[in-house]
Order: sequence, then C-alpha cells, then structure tokens
Amino acid sequence: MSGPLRSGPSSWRRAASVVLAAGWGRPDPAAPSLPAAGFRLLLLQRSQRQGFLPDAHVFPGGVLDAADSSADWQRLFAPHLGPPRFGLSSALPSRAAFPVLPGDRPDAADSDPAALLDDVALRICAIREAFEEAGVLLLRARGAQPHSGPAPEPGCALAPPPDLEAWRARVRSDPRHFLHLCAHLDCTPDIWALHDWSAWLTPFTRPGGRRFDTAFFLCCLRKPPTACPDMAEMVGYQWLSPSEATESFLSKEIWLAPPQFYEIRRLANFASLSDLHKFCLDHALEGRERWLPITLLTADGALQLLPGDELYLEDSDYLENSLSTEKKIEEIMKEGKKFHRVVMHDRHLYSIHVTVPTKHKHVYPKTYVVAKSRV
Ligand SMILES: Nc1ncnc2c1ncn2[C@@H]1O[C@H](COP(=O)(O)O)[C@@H](OP(=O)(O)O)[C@H]1O
Ligand SMILES: CCC(=O)SCCNC(=O)CCNC(=O)[C@H](O)C(C)(C)COP(=O)(O)O
Ligand SMILES: [Mg+2]
Repeated sequence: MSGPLRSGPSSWRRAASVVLAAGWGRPDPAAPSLPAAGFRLLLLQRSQRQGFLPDAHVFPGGVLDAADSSADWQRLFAPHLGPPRFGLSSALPSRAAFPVLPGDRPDAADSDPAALLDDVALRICAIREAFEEAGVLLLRARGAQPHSGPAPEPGCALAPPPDLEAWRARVRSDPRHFLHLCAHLDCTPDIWALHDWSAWLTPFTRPGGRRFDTAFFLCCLRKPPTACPDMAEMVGYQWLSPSEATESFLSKEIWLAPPQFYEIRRLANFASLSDLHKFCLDHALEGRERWLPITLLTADGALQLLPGDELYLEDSDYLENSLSTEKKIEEIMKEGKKFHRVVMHDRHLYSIHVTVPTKHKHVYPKTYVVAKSRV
C-alpha cells in the first residue's frame, strides 16, 4: 500500500445539511391521531450544472453564511429564548480530536462576541438551505409555547407563504433576507427540531478539489411537507424510504455520494418514525462525531475507510492524500477483520462493512453487501 506525497492544504467550507424524515403510509386505524409508522427521506437532485457532485441526490444543505450567525437573530428569539443556546440542550462534549483542520477554531462567537454559537448558526444554515433548495419552511411560530431542549414530538413544516417564490429569490440573492422572512411570518427557525446526527469531511480526491466540513442534522416530521425544488441548484426531488433509496441507487435511477449512502443505510436500522425520533431524543447529549473518510484506491475500485477500521490511519497527511494499492478489493477484504468501510465497486455499486462497535451511543449501518448476481 502506498502512502502520502504532500500537497498544499485545502480550503474548507463549513456547511450544514438536514436529513428530513417524514411519516409515511397510512396511520394505524386504531389510533388515527398518531403519526404514520414508516418514514421517507427527502432527497434533492442536484443540477448537472453544479460544480460539485453534479446530478447527485443529496439532503438539503449548503455553505454557512455570515447571516446565519448574525446577532440580529437574537431579537427574533426574544423574549422567551436568549443567547447563548436559545433553549438548545447544554453544550456538547467536543468529539474526535482527529483530524484538526487548518481553520478549526472553538466557535464563531470567539472572534465576534455578538455572533451566534455554531450549534445555533449551523441549524439556521440547514433550515435556510431547506427553504432555498426545497421550499420547505422548518419554522416555529414565535407565540408557540417555548420548550427547552429538543422538540418532544415530531412537528410539521409551516405551509408555504403565497409569495414563496419572491421570498425564495430574495433569500437566494442575499441570505440576510431569511431573517426578514422569519420576522414577516412571526416565526423563528425551528432549531429545536434539528437533532445532532453526524458530520462529514469531504475526503481528499485531488489537489485543489472542493472540501466541505458538513454538520448533518436529523429532523423528524409527522407528515411530508410540499417540496418544491428551486429548479436551478436542485432540479428534482423524491421522498424515499431507506430501502427504496438503496434500490434506486443500485438500479442507477439516482446517484449517491458515499456519505449519503452511509447515512441512508444507517437509517435503515429504524423501523418507524417514532423509533427514530425517540433515538434522537435519547442521543441528544452525545454530540456529533466528525469523520474524515480516507480513500484507498485499489486495482478494481476504491474503499472509503472510516474511523475504527483497521486500515484507517489517524495521520493528518491523509487530509491531503489518498492511499493506493495494486491489490484488488476481494484480496483486501480477505486480509482483514476489523471493518468500518464503504467499498465502491463501481459508480452504482457500494457495499458497507461494519464489524466495529459503535461509539458515543450512535448507531452504525449493518453490513450491507449486494448479491453476487448484481456485481
Ligand atoms: N442555476 C444554477 N445551476 C447550477 N448551480 C447553481 C445554480 N444556482 C446556484 N448554483 C450553485 O449552487 C451552489 C450553492 O450551494 P449552497 O447554497 O447549497 O451552498 C453554488 O455552487 P458554488 O459553491 O460552486 O458556487 C452555486 O453556484
Ligand atoms: C468519492 C467522493 C466523495 O465521497 S464526495 C463526498 C461528498 N460529501 C461531502 O463533501 C461532505 C458531505 N456534505 C454534503 O454532501 C453536502 O451535500 C454539501 C454541503 C457538500 C453540498 O454542498 P453545496 O454547498 O453545493 O450545497
Ligand atoms: Mg446545497
């Protein structure tokens, strides 16, 4: 296996995504007021004109803007909820010392004492992007009874305003307008409905490639809101269950990058929306672990190694480098036992191998290997 040749440091963009899981299927006739048992996930199709991951299906999300941390939000959250955490659960323990990124600093609020904490600003970013990209408004009426900590039950998105397109155009042209929209609707972003889920760093693929440091939040909704892609950045959408999304990927109807595939397989562990929501509430104090996948190029494909895998190297050289080998995937898999990896056999054929125990009470996907007949 060959190691690193040093290349220049990447510039990292901070970003946030929200995995929207909405109740789906008929409610139980014996308890019609309860939400439907199953759930589907909102996947948006990126335009082919996008510079990064063209045509991929992703969760709504995008790059953190200065407007997302603006102190101006404080007035909207007042009088019930105030800084620093606006009723979010207590600060999370910092997770995973590896890797440290060149731009890592404790919090935006350190350089500007009036700025919102990252935990709040990243949630506002994900909620703003869900509006910009899908027209979904994850907002909460300001007059609603304030609750401290995460929402006890899955909620609903706000019905889109009649002038949705005009507001969306304004917010897309200047993210500061998102605060104006919230004020106009007398709402705040529903930051309490977004649960810490995971965080992914874009793996190194080539020098100068785009790199994101993305926080993933999970939001459970009782029912699917009307989604309306912007038809610029996003050109389509689908609500798919984890098994439907997996099947669509394998049958080449949609393309998923490895982190999205991993998250979809992780969500296949949950039989119902209420199980998933309960897990989010129980998991609330565990924090987000940030993972840097390390790519191992093989003679016939590639592996993405994740923390805990026996080939994973906690070495900052792999922020800017991949590993490579002349061996084939099958040989590499025969040689090992301790796996936490996504195997990329080809563009539409991934498998996931997990034999390591989970950390911080999270859940990992089950090993997922596609039948030989499909290979
Ligand atoms: N009509 C369009 N077609 C393709 N990409 C578009 C687009 N309008 C905006 N984008 C791109 O979508 C990205 C915005 O992503 P987000 O707001 O989710 O972070 C930007 O990419 P760049 O980061 O390459 O500029 C932007 O250029
Ligand atoms: C084999 C190549 C890869 O694994 S690419 C991995 C892509 N994933 C990431 O870079 C980290 C996770 N973040 C996302 O996927 C988000 O979709 C996004 C925030 C990077 C999208 O960015 P945009 O600003 O264009 O919306
Ligand atoms: Mg985006």
